[in-house]
Amino acid sequence: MSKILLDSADINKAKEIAKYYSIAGITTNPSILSKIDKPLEEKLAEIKEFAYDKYEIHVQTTENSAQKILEEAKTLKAYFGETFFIKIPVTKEGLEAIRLCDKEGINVTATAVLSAMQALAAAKNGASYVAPYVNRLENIGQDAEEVIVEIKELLKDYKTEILAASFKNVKQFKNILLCGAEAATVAPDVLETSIWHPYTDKSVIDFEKDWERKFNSSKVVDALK
Ligand SMILES: O=C(CO)[C@@H](O)[C@H](O)[C@H](O)[C@H](O)COP(=O)(O)O
Repeated sequence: MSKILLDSADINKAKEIAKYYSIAGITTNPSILSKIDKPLEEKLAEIKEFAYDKYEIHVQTTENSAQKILEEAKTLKAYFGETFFIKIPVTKEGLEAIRLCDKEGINVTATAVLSAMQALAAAKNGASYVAPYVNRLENIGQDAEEVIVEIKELLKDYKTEILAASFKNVKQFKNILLCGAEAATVAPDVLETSIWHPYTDKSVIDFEKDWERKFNSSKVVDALK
């Protein structure tokens, strides 16, 4: 079963989408949070109010050293609760932090993953998810689908799942899920586009026209009254 998350801090949009699409959570990163139009504490409270105990909440560390990442992760987990995941980039310090956080029972998403070997290192240290960056891989001429298949193979004996990230279009989104990623996080516009089809819209309009021509404004249940 594919888990789909929203890669966004736009909580109004998330609420709107969650009404019709079964999302598993939300992910943010420092670049996403740098674009918010309100104080950070308000945004964090908004995320918490929306997602607490209901959706996964993935927030990236803003620290660089393993000990500081662990302290930050503890504080964020105390705030966001059990569905919180600390996102930690796969660097040497990050890998050490992943191990420390896992030992403390803090869920980790190893992020900024650009190779299968990085994913393996994160899995060995206890990451719950690894987040390969699909579009960024393609931007530098790499085959993102191949990387996902490699990660899948290397991680087959680990509890770690693939949470693919960095999508710019629906083709990437669909193909990465077909390659076996257990989860994907996408921006609202990519998610919305993924369920849109012009011929569906045209079909609905045609049905309405045919009905109206024959039955005017009456509804199908009116025939049962
Ligand atoms: O890493 C995760 C989830 O773990 C995402 O939030 C991730 O940071 C973002 O998808 C990417 O940074 C966005 O990449 P891009 O669209 O800027 O290429």
